[in-house]
Amino acid sequence: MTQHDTTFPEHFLWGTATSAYQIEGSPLADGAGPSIWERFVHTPGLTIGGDTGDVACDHYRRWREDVRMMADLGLRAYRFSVAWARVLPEGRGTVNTKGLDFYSRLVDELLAHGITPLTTLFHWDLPAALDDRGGWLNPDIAHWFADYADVMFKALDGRVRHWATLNEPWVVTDGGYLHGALAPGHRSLYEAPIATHHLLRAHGAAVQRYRSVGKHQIGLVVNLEPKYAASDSAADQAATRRAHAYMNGQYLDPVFLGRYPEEMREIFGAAWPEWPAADHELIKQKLDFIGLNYYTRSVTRDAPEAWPVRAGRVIQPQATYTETSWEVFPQGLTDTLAWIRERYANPPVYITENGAAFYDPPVAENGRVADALRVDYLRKHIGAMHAAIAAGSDVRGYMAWSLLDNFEWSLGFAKRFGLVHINYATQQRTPKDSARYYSRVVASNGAAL
Ligand SMILES: N#[N+]C[C@@H]1[C@@H](O)[C@H](O)[C@@H](O)[C@@H]2O[C@H]12
Repeated sequence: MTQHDTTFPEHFLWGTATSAYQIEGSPLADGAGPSIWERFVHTPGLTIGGDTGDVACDHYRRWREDVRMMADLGLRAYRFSVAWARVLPEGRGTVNTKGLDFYSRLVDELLAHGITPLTTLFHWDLPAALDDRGGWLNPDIAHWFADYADVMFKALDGRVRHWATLNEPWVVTDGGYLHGALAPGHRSLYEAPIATHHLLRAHGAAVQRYRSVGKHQIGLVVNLEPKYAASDSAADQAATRRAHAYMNGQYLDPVFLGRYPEEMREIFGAAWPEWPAADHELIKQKLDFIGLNYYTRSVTRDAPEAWPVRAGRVIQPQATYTETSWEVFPQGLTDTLAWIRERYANPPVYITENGAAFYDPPVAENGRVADALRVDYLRKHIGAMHAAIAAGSDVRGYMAWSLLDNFEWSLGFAKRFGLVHINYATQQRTPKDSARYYSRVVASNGAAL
């Protein structure tokens, strides 16, 4: 790979990503059980504008149209998640065959169009029936999750050859159990470490199960955000170490190194439990890849008021920011891939999410959506990924977030991340300029960057 060559390795997997609750709609159709997000969004005041995933992008009914659109765009891969409660309405026990059939048909349609499926087993929509039994706070969830994973492995493995256990366990814990902004909306210093640990035990149990029934690849999807100290002061340096441990090392160190970062006890104090060695053995299952979701970085300062990590983000006046107030910082992707390469012995990585919400212009009369900021974001981040590959990172694919504008959790439909515009009143899909640009990048395997 020469210095100015921007083509990517042969068979590099170019695609897009979505998640079940954010695009499917029909959350209770065909025998599906409710998830914690079904409950959360129907609790007044918890999502902007009272938005819900009741309809979302209506993908549960328009999935054939959406697969055809992916094929028309020349996409080669598609990362989607399975709604656990569609397949197991009670989270465990009796399988809902209609729910399982939806995903089986989706995979067959993808394969028929030459699109490789990458399947995430848990993307935040925990079955409500399991939350009623403690959810991620109940240690039994490790085998509940492994049993659910077993159902999916036996049904789809072979057609699906890239599995991910969890999506962004940090967000599940930080949003759902510490700060409460996401389902199930808890606010507890004591619950957060327990949820983290049980998420990782469940991940390990599912990977262990896969090794006995599966024949292909399985990994974990994490959101990593590089932390850069705002100054050389001891206080800012210490805050940056805490923030890095809390958001980045807290999930990958247990999986690859068999231990949590030492900063965790400093952050949580007496709320940080000691876990048995057997748990660490369960968590530390060998993975086939890391799924990396990269969005932004944080320039970090000491912030005693920012409980419990005591680290704050310093706004960069000259930078571009997205609609979710994230700094556009492509170099952070290169740096994060280098950190993975060096700390965890260069494991295979798929970029499982990368993208941005910008204020998009409306669909013009000629059918265009001129989302120039998103085109620029993609170009710079794909270039940053290429720089990491040139430096030796084993990156094997890139999934742009997201295929469609979709339900952005507690932010509702206010933030648009899609390469394809959704008119929520009519469900009309309109590929944006960024979709056309990405098509050219995919067709040229990166040469048209
Ligand atoms: N916010 N934001 C966009 C995107 C979210 O929509 C995904 O569901 C998550 O996996 C990850 O947080 C990233």
